Amino acid sequence: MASSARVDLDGKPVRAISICMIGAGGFIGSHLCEKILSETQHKILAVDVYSDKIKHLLEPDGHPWADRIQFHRINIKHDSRLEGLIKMADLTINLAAICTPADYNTRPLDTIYSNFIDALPVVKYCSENGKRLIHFSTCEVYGKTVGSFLPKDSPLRQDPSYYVLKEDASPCIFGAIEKQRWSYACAKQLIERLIYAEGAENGLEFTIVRPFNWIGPRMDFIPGVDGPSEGVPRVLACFSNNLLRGEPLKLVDGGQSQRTFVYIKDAIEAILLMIENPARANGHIFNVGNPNNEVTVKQLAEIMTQVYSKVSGEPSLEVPTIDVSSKEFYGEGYDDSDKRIPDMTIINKQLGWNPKTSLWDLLESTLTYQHRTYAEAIKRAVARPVASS
Ligand SMILES: NC(=O)c1ccc[n+]([C@@H]2O[C@H](COP(=O)([O-])OP(=O)(O)OC[C@H]3O[C@@H](n4cnc5c(N)ncnc54)[C@H](O)[C@@H]3O)[C@@H](O)[C@H]2O)c1
Ligand SMILES: O=c1ccn([C@@H]2O[C@H](COP(=O)(O)OP(=O)(O)O[C@H]3OC[C@@H](O)[C@H](O)[C@H]3O)[C@@H](O)[C@H]2O)c(=O)[nH]1
Repeated sequence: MASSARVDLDGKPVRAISICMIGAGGFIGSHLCEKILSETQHKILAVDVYSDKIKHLLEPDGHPWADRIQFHRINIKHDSRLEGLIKMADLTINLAAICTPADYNTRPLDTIYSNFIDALPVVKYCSENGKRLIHFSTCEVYGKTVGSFLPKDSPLRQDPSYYVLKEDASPCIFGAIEKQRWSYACAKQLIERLIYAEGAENGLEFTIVRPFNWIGPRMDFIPGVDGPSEGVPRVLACFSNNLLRGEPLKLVDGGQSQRTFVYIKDAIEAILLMIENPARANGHIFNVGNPNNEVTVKQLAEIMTQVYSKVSGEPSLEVPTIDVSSKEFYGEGYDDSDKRIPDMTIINKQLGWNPKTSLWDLLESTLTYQHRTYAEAIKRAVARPVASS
């Protein structure tokens, strides 16, 4: 229930504000809108080119929050209405981006434009109009770990100072320019530097968020059902698609890269704390992830296979995974982050936030959702006779 008497971390009442949320129709945006509408009195000016993932929130009647969300179908690349919306709001949250690795090396120009050039006017309008900005960056700005350059058998690889990623200390380590995978990370790094500089030189009130593999319902799309058949979403949706279709999960270059996964609902709690505690969040860059949920991609595939069998009641394949080269899967110019463990000192100190959900539990609720949402549609698609040519 929406509470009218919310207090911040210092016990002061939280005033209801108006938020311009750009990219509100995406995976993170949809969860953030749900949380804000159901638990606070804040208003949302939701900006996106798509609204499918928030259409349940936009129905005119039947919701107590119907007058607190307005959807604006705007492409921020070229729409003069953007500045007006930012001026009307107290806070802007920018989530809009191309953010699927399959695009970074195959559409590097679109990736760089989306993550840097298209974000520039948002920063400028916030700075010029004295508006607060929460900007979504990425854990990919850290690139590869220092430890990955040590010999494979070096004992220093076990030393956390060689791999734990700290906002105010770790370097950003990317591959060569021909490894176009890094187009995204590099564009995100430059927009972070620009926002930081606007803060330092012009007094912009900003918070930068570096998400570490947030996953949950509504992430990306299932190819051939609610996205293009040939599309390659992020790993949760790729593996979900394989499981739903009863195909082996594809391990890129053997699935040896490591990731830490955090449940979307835990991560959204951190963003609400940032929204409602500006004095503690302004001027900071925050890692938002779950250092306790680290696995290799191969282990992720194994756990997802077990969990899916439990929630669907279907037996697992005898050979649940197959190896595929990155060149075959993503094409020329792919490269990878080896390991991503977020240091949690700053977010703990400023906002007292900690993730709660284990990897098994978050996969159980997410794969239950995937099965409920897609299993029938996939069965129908598979049963459909192929059109004769
Ligand atoms: N999900 C994660 O784990 C993760 C990790 C690191 C960083 N991020 C960052 O968080 C943000 C949101 O990610 P997400 O997972 O929700 O992705 P998403 O693709 O689901 O959401 C992005 C939304 O932005 C919209 N958008 C893109 N370009 C636009 C434009 N020109 N005009 C209007 N709308 C536009 C898209 O339509 C989409 O709805 C991105 O900036 C991403 O880089 C996410
Ligand atoms: O089917 C698949 C898909 C992916 N993978 C691997 O799984 C790992 C994770 O892949 P994801 O698609 O989730 O994307 P990554 O973790 O590499 O990057 C993501 O990180 C943070 C955000 O900024 C972006 O959402 C995205 O860039 C990679 O090592 C990838 O090669 C597979 O082995 N098989």
